Amino acid sequence: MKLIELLDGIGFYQTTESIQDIEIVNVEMDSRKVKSGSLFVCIEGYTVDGHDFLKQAIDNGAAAAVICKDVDVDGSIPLIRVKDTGRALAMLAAVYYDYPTTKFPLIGVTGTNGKTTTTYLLDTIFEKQGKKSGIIGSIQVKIGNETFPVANTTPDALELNRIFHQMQEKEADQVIMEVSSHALDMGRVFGCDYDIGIFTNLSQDHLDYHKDMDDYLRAKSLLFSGLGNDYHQGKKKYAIINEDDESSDLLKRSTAQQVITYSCKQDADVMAKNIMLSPAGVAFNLVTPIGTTHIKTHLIGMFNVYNMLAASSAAIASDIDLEVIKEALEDIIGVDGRFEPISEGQDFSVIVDFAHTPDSLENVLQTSREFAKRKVYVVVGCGGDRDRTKRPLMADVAVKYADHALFTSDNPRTEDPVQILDDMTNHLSDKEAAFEVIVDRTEAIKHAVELAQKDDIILIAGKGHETYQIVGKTKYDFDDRQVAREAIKEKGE
Ligand SMILES: CC(=O)N[C@H]1[C@@H](OP(=O)(O)OP(=O)(O)OC[C@H]2O[C@@H](n3ccc(=O)[nH]c3=O)[C@H](O)[C@@H]2O)O[C@H](CO)[C@@H](O)[C@@H]1O[C@H](C)C(=O)N[C@@H](C)C(=O)N[C@H](CCC(=O)O)C(=O)O
Ligand SMILES: Nc1ncnc2c1ncn2[C@@H]1O[C@H](COP(=O)(O)OP(=O)(O)OP(=O)(O)O)[C@@H](O)[C@H]1O
Ligand SMILES: N[C@H](CCC[C@H](N)C(=O)O)C(=O)O
Ligand SMILES: [Mg+2]
Repeated sequence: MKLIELLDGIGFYQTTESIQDIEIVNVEMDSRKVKSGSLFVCIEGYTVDGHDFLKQAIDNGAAAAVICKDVDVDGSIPLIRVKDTGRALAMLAAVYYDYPTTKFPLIGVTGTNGKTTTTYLLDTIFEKQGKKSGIIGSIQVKIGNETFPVANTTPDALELNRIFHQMQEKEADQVIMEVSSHALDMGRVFGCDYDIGIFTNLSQDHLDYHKDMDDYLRAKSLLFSGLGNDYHQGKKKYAIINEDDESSDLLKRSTAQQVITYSCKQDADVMAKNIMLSPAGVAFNLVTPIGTTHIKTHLIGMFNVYNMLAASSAAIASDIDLEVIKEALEDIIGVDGRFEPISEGQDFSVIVDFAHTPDSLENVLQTSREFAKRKVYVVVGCGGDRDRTKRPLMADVAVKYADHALFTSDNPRTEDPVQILDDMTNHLSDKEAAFEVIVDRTEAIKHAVELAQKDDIILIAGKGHETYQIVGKTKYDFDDRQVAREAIKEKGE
């Protein structure tokens, strides 16, 4: 491909050399992957700066490079200067793969909690309709029944466009993806042509990255302000917004497209009425512009009613009948690692869940509390190299709702696990809170299982589907579900 054609996607750029005849074989953001004829894009990262690897990229054969600041290398290849290499990369990747997101309906889900769950609910609804979805998110990349591992909830622009291209080749009928606030802010999804944007909710998380909650919300709003206007091509675009969330007003105002609201509490386009919560699942009347139907599901908790409303709204906007939506939602047993029961025939309940924010922990603990016949135990920690300010808040929620909290490690990464636990619990020490600190997660889970008696509930929160524990920079095998099963079996022996 000609460099000049690729650069067409960027719009405004500066270069001092003639680039008319340069051929590009691929686009790379990592100097180590550059080969003869690559276009190298220098990205300022959090650990290192891609501009510092320009020399290596040139040595490896780069035909040209995209930069956003002065570099000190001899000008042996053309340098293309842009304002923001992150966003330029996203456009270059889109052009390289021939604008994949214009070739299938694209649904983006953003919000603090419920993104993964909503994408899987939608996947099931589309499957019932006989359609094959591509899914991109925290658990994996999935195309029909094929799955691939991922490093980020929303991959970098290069990887993302490669995945889109693969989904197109494998004939996915639509793509449903989680859009993290990091991705929106860093421009990983810049240029993606979303047909539907879904907002689940906003509560505290990621304040290590975002300056404050307003900045976090501003990042989320980019999904809705970025919904392009393709009416001339007969394409309809929708912003699907949780009316019951405090941020809904701002998000509704940030889009020029049609808004569909959903709510459990007030008038909205899509509503849940007569909600019945039980340990076997929630039931409600789904009230929509295309009719009303009763839905009796296996999913637990009020928060899942919201996820089902979000998914149903997007399904209706995608012209799916209510009957299909009902059948799909009633079929779903659960989502991997989300309120997942672990049963080895014991007389107490063990639930593994991915709650890793104060709000999600409160939701699942409140739900466990409502159904508990006896005591509720929680095993929980906070991730290292992540928002430190959520640590005491999560501990507060744990001791408020559980009879006994066991604070432990959850991916300490490069931080000292003991320091993370201190951050969680220092303020609790003087209060009369029932908690223990057990740094080793296996030991903490085992201890909870030993303590539990008939009809108690143990909630193991924070890691859900994860099959690892990251200590330092090493990823060790670790699965809460497996550890819990072994502990239950040991107790029974
Ligand atoms: C803070 C952050 O988001 N970091 C992301 C970022 O890493 P980084 O900034 O450390 O990159 P870097 O290693 O400094 O490299 C900078 C540039 O130099 C290049 N380089 C580097 C070395 C070299 O020898 N040559 C070279 O060219 C790199 O290829 C890169 O282009 O770019 C990487 C590649 O795209 C990401 O994987 C990485 O995500 C890390 C792993 C991460 O943990 N991110 C979290 C915070 C995140 O993004 N989370 C959200 C979801 C949150 C949620 O759902 O709640 C997500 O979407 O995953
Ligand atoms: N709508 C919701 N509101 C609040 N909490 C929720 C909601 N849905 C799920 N949860 C809780 O949040 C946890 C994470 O849910 P899910 O994985 O669907 O969210 P996510 O937004 O994809 O998270 P992440 O930011 O890690 O990708 C669940 O295990 C559950 O405890
Ligand atoms: N997407 C979230 C997942 C957090 C999961 C939790 N187990 C942790 O490691 O903090 C993040 O990267 O912040
Ligand atoms: Mg997720």
